[in-house]
Amino acid sequence: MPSAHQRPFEPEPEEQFAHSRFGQKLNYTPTQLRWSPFDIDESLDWIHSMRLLGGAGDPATRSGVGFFIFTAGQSMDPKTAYFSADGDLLIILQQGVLDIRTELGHLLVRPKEICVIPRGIRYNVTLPDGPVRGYAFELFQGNFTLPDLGPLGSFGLANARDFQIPEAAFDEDTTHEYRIVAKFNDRLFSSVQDHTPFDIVAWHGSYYPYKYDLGRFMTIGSVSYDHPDPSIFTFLTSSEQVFEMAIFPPRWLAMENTMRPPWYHRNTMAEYMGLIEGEYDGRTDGGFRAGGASLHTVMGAHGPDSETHRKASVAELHPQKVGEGSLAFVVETPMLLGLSDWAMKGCGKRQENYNAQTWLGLKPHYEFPASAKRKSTLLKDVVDMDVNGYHQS
Ligand SMILES: O=C(O)Cc1cc(O)ccc1O
Ligand SMILES: [Fe+2]
Repeated sequence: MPSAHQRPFEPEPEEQFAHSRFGQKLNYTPTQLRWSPFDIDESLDWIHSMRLLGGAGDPATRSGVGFFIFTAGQSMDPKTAYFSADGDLLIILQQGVLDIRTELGHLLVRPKEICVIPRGIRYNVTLPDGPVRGYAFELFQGNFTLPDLGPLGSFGLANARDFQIPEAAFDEDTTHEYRIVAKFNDRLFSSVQDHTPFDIVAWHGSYYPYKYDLGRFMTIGSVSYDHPDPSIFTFLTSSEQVFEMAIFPPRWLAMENTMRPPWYHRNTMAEYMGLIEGEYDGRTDGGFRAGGASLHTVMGAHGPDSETHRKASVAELHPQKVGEGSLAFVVETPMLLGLSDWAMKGCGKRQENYNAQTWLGLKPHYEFPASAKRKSTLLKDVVDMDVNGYHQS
């Protein structure tokens, strides 16, 4: 049956999704922020568990992106299907398993897999393995795409061949009554129809949901010296430069004369990080935990916590595998992210002392020799280059 065979949509009671409303007044701060793992609410299903953490833009004008956290404990009613007209949804699963039945077929999303549901595709989510938690990003503008590989050539990073798409699957009994819930301009609506939406017997084209196992990522790195920008780890980007995501999988670091953790930096992009499992090698103070998050906003200064920096400064440099048993990601957007009241307060997970605990322990690292006059470069500890361009300390 065509989807058009349905009754008019009616607004859902507002209180059911007020927490996920993008239209609420958002909060802006240049301060570095971090959240402890978000609590799982076992009473909620997929639709109602989406909490808005923050975002930029507006679905009505198709600009920007919404950042969400989901923590659900209930399968959706089997006679309900959900879709969002607001954007494409990228789901980064952190805990549990999602059995997603889409109009175009089934996707079973397991730990360390991610999934994208395009705008408008109807789906139902069941939880075969208990409660789930994760990060979701709704792109109001453009679509998620693979990055151009530039000098890498024809393959590397996330390879197109490793993305999986569903096969058509359909209900044989088509006469059930179904409730269709729509997210439309930041509000929920529902409609009733007397036939299943899962009645597609075959499909073709290029507009489909897909999933990807992050374990298949081919990680690239420096094999000489220096710490490259993590854009070399880009997993997905977006067609209109609103969103980019990189992952930090287990990898070898073998660069010479190079401190291993990230440099201290400020970024023209906001950096939002999440942790799927283990410990992120760039922040080992114990406060960045699986199921939590951090935000270093546009021009927000950050880098390793003081203890990670201290240890790395005296560590012997030899080829070293980092991130074993760990998977972190960073999402970058050039937009100024506004944060929901839930993110700032309601979730109860914001670490109020993040900044102090992480960086106020840093000490000046170089001593200015009394003999060195201000006019000259530091004579001690200076990094110089010889004629062949190799770094020497
Ligand atoms: O801030 C972060 O931890 C992410 C990050 C990692 C890295 O190796 C270099 C830059 C960067 O922003
Ligand atoms: Fe960073």
